[in-house]
Amino acid sequence: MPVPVPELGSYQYAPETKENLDWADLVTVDLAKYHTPEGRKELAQTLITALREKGFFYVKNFNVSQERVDRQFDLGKRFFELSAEEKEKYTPEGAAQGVYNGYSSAGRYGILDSASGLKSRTEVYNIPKFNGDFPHDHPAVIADHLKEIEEFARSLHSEVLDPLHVLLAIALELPEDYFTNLHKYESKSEDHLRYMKYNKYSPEENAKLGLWSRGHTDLGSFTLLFRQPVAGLQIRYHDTGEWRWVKPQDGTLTVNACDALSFLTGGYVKSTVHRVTVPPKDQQHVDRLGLLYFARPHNDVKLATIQDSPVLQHEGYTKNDFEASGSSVPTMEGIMSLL
Ligand SMILES: O=C(O)CCC(=O)C(=O)O
Ligand SMILES: [Fe+2]
Repeated sequence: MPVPVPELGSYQYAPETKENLDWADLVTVDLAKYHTPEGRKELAQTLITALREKGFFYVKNFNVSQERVDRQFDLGKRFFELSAEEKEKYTPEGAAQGVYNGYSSAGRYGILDSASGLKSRTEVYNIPKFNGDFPHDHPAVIADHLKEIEEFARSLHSEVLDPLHVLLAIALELPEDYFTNLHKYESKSEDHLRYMKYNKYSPEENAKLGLWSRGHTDLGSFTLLFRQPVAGLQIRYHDTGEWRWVKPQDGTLTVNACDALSFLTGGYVKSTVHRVTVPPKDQQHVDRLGLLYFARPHNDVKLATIQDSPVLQHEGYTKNDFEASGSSVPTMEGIMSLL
C-alpha cells in the first residue's frame, strides 16, 4: 500500500528553551499601523530609532499567514532530507568563488574549531529572484512547489520590504518611493530566499566549539529571519559591545539592516554584527532549521551616501567609508567582487 505523504505544513517546531538567557531588548514594528498616515509617521520613528540603536527589530502583522510560513519550513526540511549525492547536484559552478545560489554543503563553511578539526555542519539552499534573470534547476521537492515559493518570495517583497522601505524614506524625509525604487522585484538584484540547516553536534562537540558561525554583518538591505525556536542567534550591541541572544517571538519576523543601507545612509543606519552560538543545553539535541530572505538593492545601484535627505544633511551623515577614504564607490554588483 502506498504510504500517504504528510501534508505540507505539518512541520513541527522545536520547543523554546527554558533557560533564562540574556535576551536582546528589541522593538517591534507593527505593520497593522501602516495603513494610516499617522500610523506610518509613528512607525517611521520606531523604525529609524531601532535602526540607529540596535540594527535588529521585530516585525509583526505582515500579512503573510503562518500557514504559508509553515509550508516553507516544511519545504526546507524536505530538501535537506534528500541524499547528499542528490543535493550536491545543485551545488553551483563557481561555488568556491562565492557563487551562492543553489546548494552549499556543510563542508564549504570550513573548520570551526582548529584544535579538534570540527567542521561546520551548516547546509544552505539559496533560491534567487523569480524575475527571469536567474534561471535555475531544482530537485523535484522544490520544483513541484516552485509557484508557491515564488508567490511567497514576492509577498515578502510587497508585504514586508516595500513597507519597510517606505517607512525608512519617511524617516529620512525622502520621497516615499525612494528606496522601493532601488528594490523593484522585476529589476536585477541578488535577493535570495534561503533554507538553512545547522545540523546538530553532540554536547561534547559543542563544548569544544563555542560558536556555530563567526560574527559578521550581512551585505544587502534588510535580512528577514522567520521565527527560530532554537536559540543561537546573538547580536552585538553597538554601545556596550556585549552579545545578546535574540528571542523567538510568535508571529514575528526578526529583521536586521545590512551593509548596503548603512553605506547609502553614510552610516546613519547601523548594520549590526551578529553570529550563531551553541544553543542552550535543552536544545542541543535538535537540528536548527532556518528560513530567511536576503534583500539587496539592484545590482547597478551605486553605494554612495544619499545627499538629498534633510535628516542625513542635518545630522552630518554625508560620507560613508568609501567616500571618507577617497576610494572609488562601488555598485552593489561591484562590492560582491570585492569580497
Ligand atoms: O541562523 C541565523 O539565525 C542567522 C543566520 C545569518 O546570520 C546569516 O545567514 O547571515
Ligand atoms: Fe547574517
